[in-house]
Amino acid sequence: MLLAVDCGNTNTVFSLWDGKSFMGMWRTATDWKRTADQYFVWLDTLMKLQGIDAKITDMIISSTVPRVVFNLRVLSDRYFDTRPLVVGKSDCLLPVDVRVDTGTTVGPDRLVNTVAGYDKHGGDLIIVDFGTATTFDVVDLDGAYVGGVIAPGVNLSLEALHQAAAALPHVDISKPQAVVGTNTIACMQSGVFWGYVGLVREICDRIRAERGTEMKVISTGGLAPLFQQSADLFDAFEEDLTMHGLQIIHSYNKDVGTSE
Ligand SMILES: Nc1ncnc2c1ncn2[C@@H]1O[C@H](COP(=O)(O)OP(=O)(O)O)[C@@H](O)[C@H]1O
Ligand SMILES: CC(C)(COP(=O)(O)O)[C@@H](O)C(=O)NCCC(=O)O
Ligand SMILES: [K+]
Repeated sequence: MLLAVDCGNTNTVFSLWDGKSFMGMWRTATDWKRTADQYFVWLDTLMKLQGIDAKITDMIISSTVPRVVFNLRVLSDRYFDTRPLVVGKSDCLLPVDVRVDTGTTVGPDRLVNTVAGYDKHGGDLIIVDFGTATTFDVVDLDGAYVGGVIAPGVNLSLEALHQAAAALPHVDISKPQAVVGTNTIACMQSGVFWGYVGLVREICDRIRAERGTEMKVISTGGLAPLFQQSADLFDAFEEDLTMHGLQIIHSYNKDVGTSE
């Protein structure tokens, strides 16, 4: 079985692939100090609670937080006796091209989203990931990652208002009833929610115009459901896009390995 790990700046998600489907998804706050032993005890408990008798033989990791990878590698080595594939490292091959400026790196989550999006929807895609940051990944007709956009995340924007202005409270995002807020919280939610709707629409329109072609827009990430219900921004919502991409990349590397 494959253990797939998607580590974002806020949450780290683990999932188990049995060769046919994912058998559960477990989420923990990202913390680079968490040790391999802590991961294992936590994961083992959750899997047992679900009655899963896991025989983990393989592991793949995508991490936007480089520091976290060390302890995840120890987990893989110590408890599963396997060397993990780490997306973004040179020994982890991708089934798609990456066409960006030479010498630059791309967030591994964006590469994984690209692979998964292309597999599910074909080329000419914009993938919008509402994570800690809100990223737009542009996928070419042949599935290549050709760049994108990075905007501040939804919660980050609300948090920035709270941090910088003495009279603005901590607020959780939700879709406001009206655009004109009649209290501070409603005003802040309106600014961020409707501001984001505008941001997504404008950026997608400009990407289409710049590329001169129609493009399907796919949403994913922790806060995507909030925007999915609200506007005609997206052609599809994919809850588990990153996990799907990790599984494809793992299987691609296995196939290449055995054909050599
Ligand atoms: N179900 C949810 N409801 C509300 N907020 C959520 C939910 N899931 C995630 N979030 C928030 O959405 C943001 C992005 O989440 P996530 O996609 O897990 O981020 P990342 O991949 O960057 O770690 C975080 O600020 C997180 O607190
Ligand atoms: C843009 C990101 C911070 C998004 O990460 P996330 O919100 O999923 O934690 C991450 O993809 C990253 O660190 N990227 C490196 C720069 C780049 O992709 O060009
Ligand atoms: K992410």
